Amino acid sequence: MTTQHLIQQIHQKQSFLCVGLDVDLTKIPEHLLQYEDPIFEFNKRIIDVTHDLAVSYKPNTAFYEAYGIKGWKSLEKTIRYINEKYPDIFTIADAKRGDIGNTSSMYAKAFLEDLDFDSVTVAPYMGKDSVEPFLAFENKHTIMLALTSNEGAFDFQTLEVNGEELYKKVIATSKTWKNSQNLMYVVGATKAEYFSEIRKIIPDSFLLVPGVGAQGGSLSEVCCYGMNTNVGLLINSSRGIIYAASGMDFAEKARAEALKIQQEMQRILANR
Ligand SMILES: O=c1ccn([C@@H]2O[C@H](COP(=O)(O)O)[C@@H](O)[C@H]2O)c(=O)[nH]1
Repeated sequence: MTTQHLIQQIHQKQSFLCVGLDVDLTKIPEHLLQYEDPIFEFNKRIIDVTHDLAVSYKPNTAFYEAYGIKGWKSLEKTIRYINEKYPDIFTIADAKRGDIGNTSSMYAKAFLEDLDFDSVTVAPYMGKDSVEPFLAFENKHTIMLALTSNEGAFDFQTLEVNGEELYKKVIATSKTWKNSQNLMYVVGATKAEYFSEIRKIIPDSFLLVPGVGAQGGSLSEVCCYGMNTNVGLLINSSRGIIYAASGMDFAEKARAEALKIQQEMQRILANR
């Protein structure tokens, strides 16, 4: 999917919500466990009730890999379902990959070609040759960890290196890489006060913003400091939406949570 198409979807739906599909079998409603593939059944229902409120879905691959080959099949079925039934939705494989060049090429092929996600998250620690193989895919996007939502972000990412914070150096350097126009960046909602500085380096890029909902980040603060003329934000909430309830009404409750966020987004878009 092109960035233009994503922007058009945001305006059409008045939403820049990304629903995180982080499925944990110990948390999904009990009645779904009788199905052959409870993870897919759960995802299908969540997707069907939120697709008009969200522009993106983000399965975190850890939640599928944890269940071995069955989990991988659930991931495959989920992405095929979204691509076939809701082709206008921007899909993110939250896999946080990155390795020496030839290995990164295989990761990129797995997520962007075989599974056909629109984007994949990568960790930049191994540098240029570990990220560039992902950037080679046309109309696909590589979402690089910039400043993460967790407490551990302060261990390395904000350290000063030659008078500059490391995360800033990483973002600025990434702009010099081949096909850097295919980059987006992860910035945690819990770090709202950093968005203005980040926007000075990458004013036009899309930012994937996890950390609202269960992690306590503020949607309005993120928008205040991080929104650009094209909106430029995908705000993710996983547990806050998909585990809003655990009974027979789980899908209805998940929709209600997604609707609350979408309505706040609509207000923000109207007032900017
Ligand atoms: O900095 C980061 C990068 C990725 N994540 C991922 O996003 C979701 C957040 O889930 P919630 O349930 O809404 O907290 C999850 O998949 C994380 O692994 C992040 O939280 N922070």
